[in-house]
Order: sequence, then structure tokens, then C-alpha cells
Amino acid sequence: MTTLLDIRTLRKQFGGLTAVNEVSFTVAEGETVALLGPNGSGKTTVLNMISGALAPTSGRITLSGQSIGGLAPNRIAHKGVARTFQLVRILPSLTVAENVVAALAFRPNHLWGRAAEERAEELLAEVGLGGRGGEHANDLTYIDQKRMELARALAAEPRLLLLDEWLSGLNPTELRTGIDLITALSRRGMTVLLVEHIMEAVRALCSRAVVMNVGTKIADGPTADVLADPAVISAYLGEGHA
Ligand SMILES: Nc1ncnc2c1ncn2[C@@H]1O[C@H](COP(=O)(O)OP(=O)(O)OP(=O)(O)O)[C@@H](O)[C@H]1O
Repeated sequence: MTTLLDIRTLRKQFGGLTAVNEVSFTVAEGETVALLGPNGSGKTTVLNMISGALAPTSGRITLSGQSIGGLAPNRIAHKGVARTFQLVRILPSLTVAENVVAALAFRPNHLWGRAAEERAEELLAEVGLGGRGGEHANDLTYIDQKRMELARALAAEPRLLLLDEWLSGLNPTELRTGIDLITALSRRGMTVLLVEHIMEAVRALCSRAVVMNVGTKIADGPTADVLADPAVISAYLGEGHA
């Protein structure tokens, strides 16, 4: 398998707090990998360093061998990394289609006008919002806002998709739909790194899991093995996350 994302001895210090402590792991092309850990273990900080929202204190992040650590978020996005956020980020006063068109306008090979509208419609169909481009983003239900945020991320045609608790807050039916949607993306070759607390989703989606606890990596391997690892169970139990 070809390595797409390679994280080496990554470290992030916030004053006296080491939020991420010498963490290393890789994600291969086409893999869907979970980044797990109790609250405050450093997962979002790792995603923030991969997407450029935070600069690493030290360590290396490469995408297909090219160093991206410490670059500005827009440069990292142009190199093929897209993400969704723990709290959905949309442009509420625009229509659903306009939200996606705006994302298409900012990608490296910008799309405008009719071409952008057509591509937006394709992307909306892909996430289950086909034919709903004219609705106002503000009027969408929570899961539909999440779908739209995903369409915005896909507009960049990413090589690596970072999902930060994209499935949280969904009811059981919506969760099934959300899992199916990510499965479909993964089947068509998308590489995904996801932070997730819903273990049902992790088991369904991820062949491999990396687990952090208090900033340090404590496990990395096939999902079933990792979730049965006593060190992982005890880290979660310690935080009331059985
Ligand atoms: N900008 C920041 N400034 C100072 N401390 C921060 C900052 N961002 C995160 N931290 C701290 O770094 C640690 C790791 O936080 P992080 O959000 O990465 O954890 P997490 O594993 O994503 O948690 P959760 O599952 O609750 O989202 C926490 O102690 C947090 O308070």
C-alpha cells in the first residue's frame, strides 16, 4: 500500500501543556483510519495540524512525501486535504447550491458559472441532497447540514478527507445513512482519517485505528484488535467512555 499521510514524532505544546506528544502514524492511499481517544487526548489538535489550523511545535507531516506541516491552511487545502468540523461550518444565508459553488470557487482549479452549478449538483447528489440545491442552508436539518458540509469538503477533490466527529449528534437512522455515505466514498477510493466517539461507526468504517491518550499514541492496528486492547479499554474507562 502506498503511504499518503505520514506523521512523524508530531508534537504540539500549548504553553506548559503538551497536547500532542511525539505521535507517529501513517494513512495509506484508500484507507479509512480512525483516530480515537478519550476527551482531551489530542485528536482534534492532530487534525488541526494536518489541515494547517495549527503549526506543529515539532515533528513532520508529509502528504505523498511532500512536507505540509506548518503551511497555511489554504496551501494545505490546495495540496489535497479537506476537512469537516466538530461544529458544522456552513454559510447559512446562502442556498445549498451556493454553499457548494462557493467551495468550488476556492479550490485550486476554480470552477465558476454553469460548470460550478453542474458540479455542485453532482456533489449534492453524491451526499444525498440531489435536487435540493435551491433550499436555504439555514432551513436544512442537522444531518442535511452535515451532508452539505461534506459536499463542500468534496468540492476540493481532496486526496485526504479529515472528518472530525462528522457522525456525532445523529439519530440511529441518520447514523446508518451517514455510515453508508462514508462507506460509499471509501469504496470509490477516498482516503479518510476520522475522529469519532461512536464505536459502531468506527467498527463499520475503519480497517485500522490509532488511539491517543493524554497526547500520546497508545495503540495502532486493525480496529478489532485495537478496541480489544486492555490499554485502550482502560484509557476509555478512565474517562467514563466505556
Ligand atoms: N488552542 C488551544 N490552546 C490551549 N490548549 C488547547 C488548545 N487546543 C486544545 N488544547 C488542549 O489540548 C488538549 C487536547 O485537546 P484536543 O481538542 O486536541 O482533544 P480531543 O482529543 O480532540 O478532545 P475531544 O474528544 O473532547 O474533542 C486538551 O487538554 C485541550 O484543552
